Amino acid sequence: MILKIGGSVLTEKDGDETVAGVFDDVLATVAREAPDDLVLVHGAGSFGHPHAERHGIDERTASVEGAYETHAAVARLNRQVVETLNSHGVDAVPVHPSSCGWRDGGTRFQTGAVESLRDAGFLPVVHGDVVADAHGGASVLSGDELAVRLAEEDERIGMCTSAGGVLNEEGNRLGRVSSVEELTELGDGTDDVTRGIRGKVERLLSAPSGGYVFGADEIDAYLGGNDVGTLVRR
Ligand SMILES: Nc1ncnc2c1ncn2[C@@H]1O[C@H](COP(=O)(O)OP(=O)(O)OP(=O)(O)O)[C@@H](O)[C@H]1O
Ligand SMILES: C=C(C)CCOP(=O)(O)O
Repeated sequence: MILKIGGSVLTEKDGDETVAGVFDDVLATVAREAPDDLVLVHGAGSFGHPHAERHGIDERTASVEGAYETHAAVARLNRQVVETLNSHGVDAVPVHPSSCGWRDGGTRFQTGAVESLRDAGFLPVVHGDVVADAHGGASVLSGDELAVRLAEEDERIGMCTSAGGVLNEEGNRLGRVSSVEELTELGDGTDDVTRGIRGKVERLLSAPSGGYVFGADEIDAYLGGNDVGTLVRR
């Protein structure tokens, strides 16, 4: 099972490398409810996006300048995530995509470390990161893309965000989204370098079985195998 917890949940996105007030509670829930086959992915929030934006690095634009600075910031968040999970009794281990992912026209990611850790009883904790580009420099690889790539056939994918789902123009949560065209003005924002909710929906639509978008208070239900939030599926 794949769970991606967004930076909008774990951090104050407007702050400067600040974890959110719910940080400990959310990770305590994950530690308590995690099934044996869980892979946890987290986003960058206020740890990665400000650095990436300042240096003009996104999913398509590669740059050497700022690559390490951006990676180091997300790695600081990852360390806090892993240490908090372990303080709640889980054997969590970090996996940094900068060391096992790259781009060469397409996105490549060696899944061996994640699979071996999971099989050995650890909880692998992967994150949105900066990866090398074979054409030069480094670009951003989002946690959303990683979550979809790491899922094996028919594996459940869940993405937890502060909005609690995909919302319509009135701010009400949609039960299902089957195409990007269904996104309203609200979801049209290019509010960060990985294109916010639009990027997330596009990623989930690329997964054969789709996935769920839901809120932090539904993590336990998702981990328990229930249908939660917005189902995003072609
Ligand atoms: N129509 C919409 N439905 C849901 N969320 C929306 C919509 N329009 C804008 N948003 C914003 O998009 C956010 C989700 O995208 P974003 O990429 O910022 O989240 P994230 O994955 O938690 O962050 P990160 O990229 O740091 O991991 C929501 O928290 C919400 O504020
Ligand atoms: C900005 C960086 C380094 C990673 C972005 O990953 P995301 O927060 O999952 O979109």
